[in-house]
Amino acid sequence: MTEHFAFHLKTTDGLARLGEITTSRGVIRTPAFMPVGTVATVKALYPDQVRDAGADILLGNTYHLMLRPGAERIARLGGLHKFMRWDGPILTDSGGFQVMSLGKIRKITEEGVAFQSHLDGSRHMLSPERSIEIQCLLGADIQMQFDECIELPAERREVERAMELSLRWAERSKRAFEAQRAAGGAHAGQALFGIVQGGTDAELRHRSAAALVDMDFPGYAVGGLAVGEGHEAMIATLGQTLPALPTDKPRYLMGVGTPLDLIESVRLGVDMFDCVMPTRNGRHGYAFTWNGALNMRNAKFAEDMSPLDELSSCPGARDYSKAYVHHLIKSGEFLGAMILSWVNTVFYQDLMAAMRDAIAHGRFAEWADETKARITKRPA
Ligand SMILES: Nc1nc2c(CCc3ccccc3)c3nc[nH]c3cc2c(=O)[nH]1
Repeated sequence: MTEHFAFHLKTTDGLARLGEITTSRGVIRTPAFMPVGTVATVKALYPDQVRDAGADILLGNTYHLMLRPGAERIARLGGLHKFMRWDGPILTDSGGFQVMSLGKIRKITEEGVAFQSHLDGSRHMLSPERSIEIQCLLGADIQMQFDECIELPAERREVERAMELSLRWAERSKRAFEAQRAAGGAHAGQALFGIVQGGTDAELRHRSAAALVDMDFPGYAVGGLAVGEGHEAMIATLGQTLPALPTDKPRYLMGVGTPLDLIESVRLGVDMFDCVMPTRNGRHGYAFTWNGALNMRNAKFAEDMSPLDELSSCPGARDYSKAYVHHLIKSGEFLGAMILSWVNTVFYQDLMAAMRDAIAHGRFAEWADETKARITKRPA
C-alpha cells in the first residue's frame, strides 16, 4: 500500500472539473458516481457487474456493518475488500447520519451518540474516535469524519449548534485518524474527509467550510443536503458553499441524486456523488433510460416488446423487453430487481462518463442542455 492519496485536477470547463483521485487501491475518475454498498453489497448486483458498469469506487456504511456482522469480525476476516470481493477503492460513511435515520432511542452528547440497534435493540455508542476505529477496521480507503446531520427544516440556532458540534467532531476525527496512522491502523494511501454542514444558511456554511479548510483535510464533503430541502435549495446552497472550498481537493456531495441533480451539481464544481436511487428505485420498478425514467409497473408496458433502452450500454437494457420487465416487477420476481438495478447502475455510470467526456472537450454547457432535455422529457 505505497501509493499516496492524491487528487489531480486535469482540466476545467466553467466551474465543472475533470480530475483523478489516486488511492492505494486504484484511481477514481471524477466526476464520479459511487454506487452504495451499505451492507457489503451493491444490492442485487455482483461486484463484476458494478466494475463492468464503470464504477471505480463503492460505498460502505459504518452504522450497518458495526451492527452486523461487526467491524472487528470483518477485520478478523481480512477487511471489507476481501470480504465482499471488491479490490477497488471503498469510501465509508462515519455512521452519524444513519444513527439519526435508523437508530432507536438515540442520545446525543458532546462525547458522541448512544443508540439502540434497529436490528435487535442492542445498545451501542458512536463517537469520532470509535467511528474512525471502525472505518480503519473495515479498511476504507476514503473515510468520513463523524458529524451530526440534522433534518431540515430546522431553526437556525439548531443548525448552528449541529454545525459547531460537527466542527469539534472534525478535530477529534482528524486526531483519531492520525493516531491510527501512527499505530499502523491506517496508511498513506487512505484519506479522511471533512464534512461541511450549516443547512441552507450561507453564513453558517461559510463558517463551517473555513474552519474545515483551516484543519486541512485531503478532501471535503458537502453534507446536510438531500435531506428534504428540494432541488432549488440544494443547488443554491451548493453555489454558496463550493467557492469556499479549495480547488485542488475533491468535493463530495453526499446523498445526491437524480440525473438532473448530478448534471447541475457538476456544473457548479462537484467531483463525487453517492445515492441509493439507481438500485433502490430499480427494486421498486423504475428504469433510468436515455429517454427519461420509466415506471415499469405501468400497464402500458404489458405488451410492449421493445427493449428497455436500446441506447444503453447495458446488455440487460437492450436484451429484455419492457413487457417482460413489467411482468417480473408486477410478479415481485427477483430478476426484475436484478435487471433494473443493473440497467440503472450502468445508466448512472454512462451519465458520468458522458460528463467527463464533455468537460474534456470543453462542451459541458451544451452537453448539459441537450441531455437535460432528453432525460427529463416525460416518457410517451
Ligand atoms: N455523514 C453524513 N452522511 C450523509 C449522508 C449519507 C451518505 C452515505 C455515505 C455512504 C454510504 C451511504 C450513505 C447523506 N445522504 C443524504 N444526505 C446526506 C447527508 C449526510 C451528512 O450530512 N453526513
